[in-house]
Amino acid sequence: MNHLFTILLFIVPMIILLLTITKMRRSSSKRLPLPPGSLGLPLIGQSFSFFRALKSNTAEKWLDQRTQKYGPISKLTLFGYPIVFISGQAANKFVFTSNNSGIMSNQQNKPARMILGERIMFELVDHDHKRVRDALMSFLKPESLKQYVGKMDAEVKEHLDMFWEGKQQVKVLPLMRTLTFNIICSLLFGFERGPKRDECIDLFQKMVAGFWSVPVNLPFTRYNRSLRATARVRKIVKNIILEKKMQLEKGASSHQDLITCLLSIYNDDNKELITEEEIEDNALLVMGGGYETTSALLTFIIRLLCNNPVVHASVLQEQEEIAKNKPSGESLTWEDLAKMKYTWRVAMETMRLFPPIFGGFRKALKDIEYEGYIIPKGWQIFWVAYKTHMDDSIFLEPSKFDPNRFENQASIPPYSFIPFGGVPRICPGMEYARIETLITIHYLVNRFTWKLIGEDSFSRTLTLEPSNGLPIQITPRKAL
Ligand code: HEM
Repeated sequence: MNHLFTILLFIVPMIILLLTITKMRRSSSKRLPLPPGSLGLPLIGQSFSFFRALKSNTAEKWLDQRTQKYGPISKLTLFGYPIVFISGQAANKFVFTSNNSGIMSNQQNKPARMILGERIMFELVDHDHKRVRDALMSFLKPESLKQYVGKMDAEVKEHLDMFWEGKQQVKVLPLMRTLTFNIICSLLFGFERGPKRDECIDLFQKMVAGFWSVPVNLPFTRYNRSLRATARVRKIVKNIILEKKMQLEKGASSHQDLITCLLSIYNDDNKELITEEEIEDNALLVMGGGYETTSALLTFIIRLLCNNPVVHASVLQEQEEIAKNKPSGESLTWEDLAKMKYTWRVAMETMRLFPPIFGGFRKALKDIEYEGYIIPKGWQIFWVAYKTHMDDSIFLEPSKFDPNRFENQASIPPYSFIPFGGVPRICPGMEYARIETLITIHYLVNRFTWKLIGEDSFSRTLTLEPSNGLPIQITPRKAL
């Protein structure tokens, strides 16, 4: 009895103390204000004005004006959601690492979710996210991608023979989109050239156009067109999965492409690690993720090489040296790619100045306290890449195109160079994008010289779009 009395004497006051502290914490977070700024009209808010800024390539200026007016954290409404805009190195770290602590999710807007499905990696959290990501990485990790360098090399050479050779003028962006789409089809889906693949590119472009559309499903809306195209793309992907499954059952290798690789991964209980529905949704995500981003990067490298003859000369020197030491017609190898250090610095500097993805959104899963403000549960958090990319305390003379600043990458503080996002959701296609970019630039600079013709402006939609697709005049150098 005495014993019980002693326990109660200690435990009851402890419980009361803990409850009081929790209540104080809750009420103090309730007292925290919302970030400054106006939410504008319900649902619409500042969407039109921001969209106009993206289209006219003044989104950075638009956001800088907000920061000058309200400070480094402010609230607004974009695309139907209340949003908190935060930026800077600490904000990037907060956004990227919060995914792991269960306070933010990567949930996409309604159109993207309806098009890509509920089982894409963006939507998944914790264990499920890791499971699907690990499965995808088993194909996208460098040790695995190594064996596909020859296949990518063949696609690039075939593309240049078909669409560049014998031409005097080309439009870069549409061609780079065709190239990146064909490489995705071949490497990731084992979907070889032919009329079925050509039909797919048109459907796919309609599907992607719906990602940032207004979700009004009426005939002739962009969203409706996208949903209809998605249904047909899904049918094609389903058939590919079925075909690959049958091939595997007949003993085919599991190293043919991403789909066969995903179908062949089993967990410790000998069950498939990732379901067929998950493969289907994530195949669409990878198609979307790997298409506009890499084609925008390649287009902007071509544009910047035009405007910077000294950098172009250094890239050419590096690539000529590699070509010189190879028998004519032989494919590039993994070892050749390792020698393309300067060319990759050019790509990184291009992404610093022109990140293919402007930024992204996270969703608050609970009320979040940040820098003295409250970000309410359900609101979106908006991060952007340009803010640290153009910070002169991190990158000296930030407007200058200077690939050499990436010579010593260790000097760049973490969470400040973020074209691929940040850990743990950092882009899993990084290495794939690196290989594709290096191979393409190798053949382009060795086979052609080019100069810009027409207007040199661009706008932003989902990624970057030079006006009129970036028309250039090309002259052949020599056949490799
Ligand atoms: C220059 C090319 C590319 C750029 C700039 C880029 C950029 C990005 C960015 C900014 C994110 C969001 C990261 C975050 O929210 O923290 C992302 C995610 C993702 N990217 Fe890429 N990407 C590129 C190429 C690719 C390629 C080639 C693929 C596939 C082969 C790919 C597949 C994905 C996937 C699946 C995700 C979702 C990751 C997750 O939620 O865990 N990307 N990418």
